[in-house]
Amino acid sequence: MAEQTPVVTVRNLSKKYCRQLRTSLWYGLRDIAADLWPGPRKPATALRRHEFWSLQDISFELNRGESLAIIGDNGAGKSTLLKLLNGLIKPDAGFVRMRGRVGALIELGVGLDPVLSGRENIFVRAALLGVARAQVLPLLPAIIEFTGLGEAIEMPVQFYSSGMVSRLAFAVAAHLHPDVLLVDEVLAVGDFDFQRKCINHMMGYLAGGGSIILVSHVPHHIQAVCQRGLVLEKGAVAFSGSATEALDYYFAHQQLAPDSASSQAAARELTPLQPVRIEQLIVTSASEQIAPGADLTLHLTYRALHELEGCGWAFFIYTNEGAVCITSGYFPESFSLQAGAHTLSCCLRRSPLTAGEYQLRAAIYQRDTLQPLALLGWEDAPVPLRVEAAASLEKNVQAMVRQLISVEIVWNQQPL
Ligand SMILES: Nc1ncnc2c1ncn2[C@@H]1O[C@H](COP(=O)(O)OP(=O)(O)OP(=O)(O)O)[C@@H](O)[C@H]1O
Repeated sequence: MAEQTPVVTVRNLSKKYCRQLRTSLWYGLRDIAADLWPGPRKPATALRRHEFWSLQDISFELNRGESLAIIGDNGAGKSTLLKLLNGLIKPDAGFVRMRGRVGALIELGVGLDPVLSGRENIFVRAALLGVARAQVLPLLPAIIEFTGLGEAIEMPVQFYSSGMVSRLAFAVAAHLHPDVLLVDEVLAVGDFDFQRKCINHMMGYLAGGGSIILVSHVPHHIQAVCQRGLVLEKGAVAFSGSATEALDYYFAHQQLAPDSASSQAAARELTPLQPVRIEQLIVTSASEQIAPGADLTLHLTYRALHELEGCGWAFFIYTNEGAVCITSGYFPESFSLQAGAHTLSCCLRRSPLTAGEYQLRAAIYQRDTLQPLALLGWEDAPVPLRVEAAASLEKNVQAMVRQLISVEIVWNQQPL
């Protein structure tokens, strides 16, 4: 079988920046002069005073139909990488080769004319992607429909919120069918409904042979869209593997800054956009040590800003190696989350878990869309669960046999 030609090839890509504006302007002038009068000069890979590597020695390839997540802390170099891929900035070393048309959703406001309406700016954005007005005209109704902006499409974009700009930009890029789509945190400013629409669209686009490079801090967006993940640390590749492995690597290596307590507290404030959070998940059994075959009760405590109808919740039990052992969800029509703090519980009668170490994750979802409203164990550490070996071999064997039959689960909700 013939080998696929990658749509994106990145080799030893490096980009340096200067911390001081005046020095950087001076270096710029010297570089222009050196280009005009060639002679001995420092190699581009050497750092001058006040310079640092924003991105260093990055190599990867992406084939048609593949999707890659770029994961990393603030300042790790993710946006720099996307700008290099899109040709907005030039590398200091290495190269990027892109095949086909590139659709980029980065620096969304850039290139929009603030006094023109959303409708007129559709043509502006399409032009930035290299698509002529005549080609856009037949797609206009579908693009406007996808934005969901209604009458606001006739309003000047200077009055748009960041979410509205993101809707406009995504709708245009989505309908022009680029070969590679570069997406930088666009979904973070859209509401849940629009995020779901974008995720669905990206999944369809991948299935149709498109390729995506997605920068996101949202684990379930990454897991929904991306097959592969690249973790950047201080401009260098720290990990490359499947998207799930990359997320696990990233969260396992994330260091909380000493002053992060206040920012965590702020992040934990409930807002209309994030009206519920999972406070804790604990597992109990009749005895202190959890034995194979014991009845287990999972207690999930949540806090909600107001009553939330149309929800459900689910738990996931994995081995430490990441294999799913038990997962189940509770999504009855009548179920709703109550305002304030409450505990949901779920009893696993005669648990089929054999002796060993496990990890628990939980999620509260919107029932119809399965859009996660709150997660525990993805962005933060999963809850560890240890099942001790039973005293007798016979009980261990009984537990192993039970793994083959379905486990009985009883669900419940109580106020705290
Ligand atoms: N034009 C510039 N001049 C100087 N430094 C820059 C410039 N652009 C980016 N940097 C620096 O390069 C580093 C990487 O920035 P980049 O924006 O790529 O990070 P990021 O991973 O996208 O971060 P975030 O998650 O906050 O968006 C940072 O230290 C940033 O300050």
